[in-house]
Formats: sequence, structure tokens, C-alpha cells
Amino acid sequence: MLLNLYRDGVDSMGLHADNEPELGASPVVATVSLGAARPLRFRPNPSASGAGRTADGSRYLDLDLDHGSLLLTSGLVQQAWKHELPRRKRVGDPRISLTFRYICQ
Ligand SMILES: O=C(O)CCC(=O)C(=O)O
Ligand SMILES: [Fe+2]
Repeated sequence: MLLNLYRDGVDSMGLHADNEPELGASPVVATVSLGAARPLRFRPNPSASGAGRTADGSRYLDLDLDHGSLLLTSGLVQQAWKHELPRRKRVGDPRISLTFRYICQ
């Protein structure tokens, strides 16, 4: 389990995929959000040959992660998409995310 603390809306996380080898070919990641609501932004992974695509052709998809929410990603999500937590300068409250990753070994 990894814990991330965002002290306020200035703290952010850059674009990445949770695709470390120990997570296997289809990583399973569960994210519990506590505190300030922040969007998690998914962008299609250009190296995944169009596998990730938004329904309306926009360049990204925001999922609002509210206090107490659970987000589960599995299957091809980490191959087809990258994700980031953008800055939200107007957010003054902290947020904590707990991410649980299934380790295949
Ligand atoms: O804070 C979040 O919801 C995202 C965290 C994340 O992407 C990660 O820890 O890999
Ligand atoms: Fe991540």
C-alpha cells in the first residue's frame, strides 16, 4: 500500500502509468481518497496504438475522486492510459490517497 499526501491544491502528481513489472501484465490498483476532492486525469497512452480513447474525442478524461471514494483500475487500463493529478490552486484543503496494488510473484 502506498500513501500520498497532497498538502493542498498546489501539490500534484505527474503523468505516469502504474505499470511496474511486479504488478504483472494487467495491474490491479485500488485507490481510496480522503479529504479534498481532486480530479484524476487520464490521457490515452500514445504508445498503446490507440487502445485508450475518450468517448467524445477529447484529449483527456477527468474522474472526480471525492472523499471516501474507491477507484479500481484493472485489465488494460495501465497499458492504454496514463494518469496524473493536476494542480488545483483554489483547493486549500489536504487530500490523502491510499493505493493498494496487487503484487504478482
Ligand atoms: O493520488 C491519486 O489518486 C493518484 C496516485 C497515483 O497515481 C499513484 O500513487 O500511482
Ligand atoms: Fe498512479
